[in-house]
Amino acid sequence: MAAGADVAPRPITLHDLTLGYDGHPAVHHVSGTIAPGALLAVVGPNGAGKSTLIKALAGLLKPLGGRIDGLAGQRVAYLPQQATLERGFPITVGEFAAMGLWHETGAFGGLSRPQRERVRAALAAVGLDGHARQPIDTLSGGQLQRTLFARLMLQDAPILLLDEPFSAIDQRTTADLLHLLRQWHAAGKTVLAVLHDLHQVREAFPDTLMLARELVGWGPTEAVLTQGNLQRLRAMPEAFDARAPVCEVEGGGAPHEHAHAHAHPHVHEHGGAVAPHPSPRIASGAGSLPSGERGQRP
Ligand SMILES: Nc1ncnc2c1ncn2[C@@H]1O[C@H](COP(=O)(O)OP(=O)(O)OP(=O)(O)O)[C@@H](O)[C@H]1O
Repeated sequence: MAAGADVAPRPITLHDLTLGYDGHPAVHHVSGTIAPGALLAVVGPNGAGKSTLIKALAGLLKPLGGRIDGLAGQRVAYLPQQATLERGFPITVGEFAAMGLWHETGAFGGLSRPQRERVRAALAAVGLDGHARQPIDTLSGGQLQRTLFARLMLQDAPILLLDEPFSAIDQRTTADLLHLLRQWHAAGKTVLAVLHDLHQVREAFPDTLMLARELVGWGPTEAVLTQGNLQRLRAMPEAFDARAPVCEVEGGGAPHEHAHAHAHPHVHEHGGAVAPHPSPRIASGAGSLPSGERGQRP
């Protein structure tokens, strides 16, 4: 992580937290503590409320009920889903990454020589050495995600929240960025990431929070990603959207585990090749969760 005020994270406690939109709850009665320095995966089917929870932790959504303790006075860096980003503005990779220093410079402040060096080092750390002057609208999805990670790194916050950081990103970029997440965790930061690839979760995340509009499990990953919990989710896809598609069961298990299957068109890059995601399905292997089509948003 870049040099800077590296403040240790403190615990964050959720007390009977209910979250939602326009008074309608989307996530019910979640309680528990995010330990300082946790590396926590947030998993669950589509529409389970994962993004909603992350947004509340980022301070972007006020609870409908209950409360979050421990956030006040802690800086949080939040990486939204890439799909929500506006990449049309004329800005270079270096300028975009440097936005991560706004907490030091203000939005209109120039960069000192040491700050310019930190931007350069952050770009090198994400594998974008030599790309500082490239306009962001010319970047591939993987390069854009690397730029976003550089910005996140420069924010140098003790708490990092990432919403689907590896969806539609090639395997090489995923491996590199996952390595960075582990480094941030090793440096003592609290890291939460919404993930769909349960294989990735088992490999890299010591703790998992499983959400299905309510808490299904929260604790050590091997104690949460159990057959029983996964079966529980499969048994209740209708909980997420009354219009959820009928799901067929695939025989033989899933070679590549995914925490949900999308009912809508979805791309996954593997080794650079972009392939459309198969149609709605529930694989029978222990690594898949039910599909629930995302409800329409007003
Ligand atoms: N801005 C919004 N306004 C109204 N409802 C919303 C909004 N954002 C999400 N919702 C609803 O809240 C519920 C939870 O959505 P959320 O995006 O948190 O789920 P998720 O688990 O992140 O899903 P996915 O895996 O598909 O991203 C869904 O029913 C969704 O339609």
